[in-house]
Parts: sequence; structure tokens; C-alpha cells
Amino acid sequence: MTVWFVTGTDTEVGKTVATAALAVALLAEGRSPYVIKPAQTGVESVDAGDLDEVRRLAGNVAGHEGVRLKAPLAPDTAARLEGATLPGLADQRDAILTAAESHDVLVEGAGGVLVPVGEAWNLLDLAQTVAHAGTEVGFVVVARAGLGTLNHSVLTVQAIQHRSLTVLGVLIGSWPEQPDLAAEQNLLDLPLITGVPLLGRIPAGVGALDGPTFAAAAPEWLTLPD
Ligand SMILES: Nc1ncnc2c1ncn2[C@@H]1O[C@H](COP(=O)(O)OP(=O)(O)OP(=O)(O)O)[C@@H](O)[C@H]1O
Ligand SMILES: C[C@H](N)[C@H](N)CCCCCC(=O)O
Ligand SMILES: [Mg+2]
Repeated sequence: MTVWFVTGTDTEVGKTVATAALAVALLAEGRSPYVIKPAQTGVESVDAGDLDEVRRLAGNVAGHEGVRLKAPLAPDTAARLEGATLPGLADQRDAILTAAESHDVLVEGAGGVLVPVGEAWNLLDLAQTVAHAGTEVGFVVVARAGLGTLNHSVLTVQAIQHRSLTVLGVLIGSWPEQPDLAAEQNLLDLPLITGVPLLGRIPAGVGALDGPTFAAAAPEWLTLPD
């Protein structure tokens, strides 16, 4: 089974909404998604995290969180502030490999791709250790629609490719109802400048939909990577 890492050009670009849309598209193909959030920050123990939001939108998909931390900061920073220990790289890797035995796994990072999700390691380190175990790994990069996204997207794609990891494509996390000139041109320029496919665009506002409405529409917004 595949392991797709869902990263973004920044925090708040729509990785969670994109993860939910990818999960719906996998379900629509009769596949079995498993969603992992290795490190959830900015939530108390009783709060809904990204995995809960994915389940609200996509239905009760299988999955787990690696750790949750209170401060709305990078995981290693949040852990330092509360004196918490982050799960080790091998533990997070093994949890992914176990899930991948029977599921197509979606792993959502925290913030952008170089944000530490462990003690001095990031999503690229995690992806590399999963790939070294012989599992097929790919990245989906969630990007903003408008001016500024070209640079952020190329930086992210090249950081991933620099580690000899595969970028499956770019997905626009929130496509405006009235796109401006930059957004419209970015539909052409994003695949040109990054060298990877544009997998689709998720309409702005759909993260606020109820689950069934979201799930009915989500497959139209994107093309699943091969
Ligand atoms: N297409 C969309 N429609 C509606 N709301 C959206 C959309 N994309 C993002 N949002 C909203 O923007 C906020 C940030 O989105 P999201 O949580 O997906 O970002 P993220 O990249 O997952 O952030 P993090 O780094 O914290 O995981 C959320 O409140 C979300 O509901
Ligand atoms: C709290 C937020 N929503 C994310 N979970 C964590 C984002 C960390 C970003 C760190 C940084 O790039 O400065
Ligand atoms: Mg998120």
C-alpha cells in the first residue's frame, strides 16, 4: 500500500482539508485510507485535532495521532514548553509501516515540510526512513492559490526532491470564489515552475461543510496521484 505525506508550503494552507479530500477520493475508489497526524499541536486533550476534523469531513476513517501538545507552535517547541517527550523516529516509522500493511496511509505534517515533528527531525526524515524500509512514499504539497505561492511551492518541492523523495503533485488548499489574475495564472505556472502536476484545487469554504456534503463533492476537486 502507498504512504502519502501531506505537507504544505506553510501552516494554515489547508493540509487538513486536503487530507480529508484525499481520504474521500481514496474511499470513492474502494481503497482504505488511514490518516496519521504524527504531532498535533495547539490542542488540549479534549479538543478536536486535525484527525478529528478529517473524520468530521471524510467519515470515520482509520487513523491515529502520534502525540498532542498544548501550545499552538512547532511540535518540538510545544514539547519543550510543556516538558513533554516526542515519540521517536523509529516509533513513528513503525506505526506508519504497520498501517501501510492494510491501508493507503496519509501522513499530515505540522506546518511546512521542514518543521520538526520530533526531537530534531522533520517530515523528510520520517519519509526517508519509511522509504528505506521498502515502502513506496510520495509527497502531496498543499499550496496557497495567490501571489507568492510560486516561490513557496518551488522551495517546498525542491526541499523534498533534494532528499531524493518523490513529489506526487501540488494541491491548492483553498481556491477563491473570485480568483484574481495571479491565482488564475498560477494554475498554469505552478506545474511549470515546480515540474510536478497540479492535482487540483479545493474550493474555499468547503472546510465548513457538513461531512456528507463535503464527501459527496470532494472527488471532483482533485485527481489522485498514480
Ligand atoms: N478549502 C477550505 N475551505 C474552508 N476552510 C478552509 C479551507 N482550507 C483551509 N480552511 C480553513 O483554514 C484553516 C486552516 O486550514 P487547515 O487546518 O487545513 O490548515 P493546515 O495546513 O492543516 O494547518 P496545520 O499546519 O495547523 O496543520 C482551518 O480553519 C480550515 O478550516
Ligand atoms: C499550530 C499550527 N496550527 C501548526 N499545528 C503548527 C505550525 C508550526 C509552524 C512553525 C513555523 O513554521 O514557524
Ligand atoms: Mg492541519
